[in-house]
Amino acid sequence: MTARKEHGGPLEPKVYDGEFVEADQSGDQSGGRPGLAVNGGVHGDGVESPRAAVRAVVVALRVLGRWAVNGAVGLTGRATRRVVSAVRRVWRSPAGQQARTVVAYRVRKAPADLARLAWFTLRGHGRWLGKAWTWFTYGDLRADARAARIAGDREARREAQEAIRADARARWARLGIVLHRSGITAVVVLVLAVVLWLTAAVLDRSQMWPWLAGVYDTLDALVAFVSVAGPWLLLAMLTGWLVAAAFEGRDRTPGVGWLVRPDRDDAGSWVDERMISRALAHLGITPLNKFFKDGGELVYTVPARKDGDGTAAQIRLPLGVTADMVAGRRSQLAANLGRASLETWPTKGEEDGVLDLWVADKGVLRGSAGDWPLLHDGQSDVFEGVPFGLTQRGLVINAPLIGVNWLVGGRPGQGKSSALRTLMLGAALDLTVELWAFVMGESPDFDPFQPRLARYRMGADDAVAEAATQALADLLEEMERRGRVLGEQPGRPPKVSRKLADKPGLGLHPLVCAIDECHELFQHHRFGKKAAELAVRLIRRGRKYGIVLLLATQSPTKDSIPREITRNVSCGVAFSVADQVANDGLLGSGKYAAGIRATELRINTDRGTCVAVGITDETFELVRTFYVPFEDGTDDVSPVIARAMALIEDAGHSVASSARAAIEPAQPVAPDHLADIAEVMQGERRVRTQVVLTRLSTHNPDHYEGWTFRDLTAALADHGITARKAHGGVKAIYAEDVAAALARRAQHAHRDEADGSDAAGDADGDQPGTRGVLPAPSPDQSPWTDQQEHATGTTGTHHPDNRRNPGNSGSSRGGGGSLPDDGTEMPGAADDG
Ligand SMILES: Nc1ncnc2c1ncn2[C@@H]1O[C@H](COP(=O)(O)OP(=O)(O)OP(=O)(O)O)[C@@H](O)[C@H]1O
Repeated sequence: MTARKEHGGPLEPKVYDGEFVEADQSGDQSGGRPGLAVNGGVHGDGVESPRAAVRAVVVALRVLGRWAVNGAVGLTGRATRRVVSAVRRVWRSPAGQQARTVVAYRVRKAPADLARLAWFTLRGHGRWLGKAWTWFTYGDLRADARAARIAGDREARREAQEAIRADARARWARLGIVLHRSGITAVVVLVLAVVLWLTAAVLDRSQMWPWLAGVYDTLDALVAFVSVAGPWLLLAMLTGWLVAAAFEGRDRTPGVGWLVRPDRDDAGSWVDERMISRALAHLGITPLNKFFKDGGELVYTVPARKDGDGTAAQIRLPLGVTADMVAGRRSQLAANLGRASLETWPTKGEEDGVLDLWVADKGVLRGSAGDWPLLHDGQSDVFEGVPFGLTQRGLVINAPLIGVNWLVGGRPGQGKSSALRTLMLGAALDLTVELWAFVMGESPDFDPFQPRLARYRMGADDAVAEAATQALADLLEEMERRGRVLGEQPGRPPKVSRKLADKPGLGLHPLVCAIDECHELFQHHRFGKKAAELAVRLIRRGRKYGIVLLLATQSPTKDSIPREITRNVSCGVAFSVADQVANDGLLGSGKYAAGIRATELRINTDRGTCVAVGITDETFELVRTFYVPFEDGTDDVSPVIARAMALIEDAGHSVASSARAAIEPAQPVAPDHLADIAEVMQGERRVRTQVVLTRLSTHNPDHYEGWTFRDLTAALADHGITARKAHGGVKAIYAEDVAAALARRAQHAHRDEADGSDAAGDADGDQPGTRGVLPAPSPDQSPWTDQQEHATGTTGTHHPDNRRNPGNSGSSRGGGGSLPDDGTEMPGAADDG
């Protein structure tokens, strides 16, 4: 094959037999002859000599090399540009910026990190020493023996001591074997070393057997390797040692996994013991901190487990820590657990040192409770409870009504009246219940109930306060009557039961009286005192007789609600309240300290949610109450009342609703002379009778205006007091006499109550409600079913004389009247009928 020279520039490629090479830049590297390329080094046509062929190959290789270099440089340039632009893009991206920030932060923190690592290393050595000491001294076994001795467990102590002895024997035996083997190994190695040394001293390596020379060569190589790699090996071992020490001395407080990985799907609901321990370790409670610092681990008497819409755990706290202390740091605990305060409930368990913790799933408490279960269908049985709301665990609460009294409170507009209404609606759907309602202000909250109410007064005027006070007096009288009726029943039952309530003629049906804004009543300048006194007596004793008082107030202070009421109500409900005083006023003293706090409820945000005590067996419940609207043109209350009325009519009773609206005007309540005199004494030791008279007429002009000395003397004589002569011969009333009379009267009242209780036998105590039961729309054991069994078709008592129950005037209705059945005329009945 002949190579043909092509025309073209010096770098123009030339094609040789299908291959191409680039021309040499000199144009002619072959001495003026055309450049040659060899195809596979085979001589072709025109190849003059092997030298020329070699030259041609060299030229070809040079050309190829240059071409490759030029190409590579071009490529490298492009690649470099691409890499640089990619790096720039990454550098400027948000991720890059974040990475730079993190790196800068870590660099800034490096000194602190190094110090921390150094501390870990130091502490690691300390822990190793501790472990070694424990191992040498059998510390763990000795601790077991000590614990057994303290516990008085001789068997366990003996076992621990035997274990120490056996362990010591085994350890010495093991040590003997190890020493023995090490000795033998050392002797063998020593003998071998001496023999090798002697041999090397006597013989030249060239004279040795080849295998022996091989041994010496291997040894030499080993020595050379160790002398080179030895320092590095030492360094690696030292580093390993330090890393191990730092690891041993690391911080052992448990970590919050989801804080490290906040993108976990279940971060909202996942709470485990590690997280709880970690959260508790950072509350700033000194004994708890020390406990964790010393490597303590908390004992979970109930491990963290799913409980309704949250997680519950029970923890035995270490020495020096009480549940109250943890409850006091609730907001820190909530923050440490990544929850709102409202979602975190640390409370006292069975003992002060036991913490009951319930943590809601994130955000679940924000939802509403849903529709009231009896909204469209069904009846209720107040002896079983009425649906009130959902617990924090998402279960329906059947709130108790019989055997209890309620005090509902909270800041304005947080859901008190609505909650009261829900309870009353539940009661209204029990056909045997008689309902009374008093609203101490201009609020139409209970207007739709009117057809179902036996007594209803609403307004801010004195007449309503008077009617409410009269109602309380009537209830008290009714209570006495019921006590007598119960006492006459076979077996003298201690309290009203469903069966007794259904018995016609006895008049023992449930009677529920609601007073909204009750502080207005108890603070009323004329009727307040009397109303308070009556309410206290009712609350103390009425529960046995099926008489239930439901009180709602914005202001649960000691000035607005008598102490004895807050002390004696069994069901306390607190919507959002401002402070500890209001909290404990509603829920009972000590509740705030124990972590049961309605102060955590946010005003408006948590409207409709309350903290309740006494409504279930639990220490407290966080309740999202059911809401049956009656506002802004929405009225879901009236249909329920209409249904209740239809049920009553279907049961064969006629209810004259027109009669309900005309509630009888109440009789004026007789003032309490002794209490009024005590009040106008104004804390002075003695007050002249003339001054007392003047003050009395200012205090209650309606009653005392026109009172003379004779009236005053008579009133005093009723209570065994005589005005005494003071200095100057003027007559005065002495504070000590009044106080003694008050004490005498209180004593009598207590004795009467005790007698009354004995007459009726001992009650079984309050009945808490139930949880977790969604009432069936038509309860299996509805009162109606029971009533069918009693064959009369009536619920409660039929009162032939309706004058005795003005609320029922002109009609006979389910539930009957509640006024005395024994011939005593109720004061309020005078104008009726
Ligand atoms: N359980 C609930 N769920 C949702 N909203 C509710 C609930 N209870 C009450 N509300 C809302 O709160 C408003 C105020 O309720 P309510 O009248 O019962 O409060 P209150 O505490 O009685 O107020 P006040 O002290 O002024 O009488 C209602 O009109 C209603 O919109």
